[in-house]
Amino acid sequence: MRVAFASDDENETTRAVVAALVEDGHEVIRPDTAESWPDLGRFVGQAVVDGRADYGVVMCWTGTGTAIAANKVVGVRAALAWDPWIARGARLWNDANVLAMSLKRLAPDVAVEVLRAFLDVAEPDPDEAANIAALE
Ligand SMILES: O=C(CO)[C@H](O)[C@H](O)COP(=O)(O)O
Repeated sequence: MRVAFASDDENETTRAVVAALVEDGHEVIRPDTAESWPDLGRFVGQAVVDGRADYGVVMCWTGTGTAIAANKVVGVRAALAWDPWIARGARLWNDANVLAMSLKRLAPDVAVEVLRAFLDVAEPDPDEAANIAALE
């Protein structure tokens, strides 16, 4: 899949997430320049809404700022997740199209588990279709 990725800082956790995306065969779409977390969140959200990416992943210290910024793009459903169950639920019950994670609070192996749990859900639960449509 094509996954847009942006983070406003780099550490072992962000490097592990990008490495897992590449290892799993995804095309990683990244901004050309380092920007502020609001711009990075919008970049990823816009890439998803424009159809240049299938999903987005945003990271910042907390994950919250980039999630808020991505969610400002109409059509984005960004979810902040910190464990695989939350990430899977975000796809399954909310059809989230952008995953947000904290680069400060998630260990590299946990962030990769969260990422894979998110991307592993191909389709949302059809029982949630009306609720998801009501978000627009
Ligand atoms: O978590 C964040 C936003 O939610 C940022 O990563 C954190 O606030 C640091 O940002 P800056 O480097 O612009 O001070």
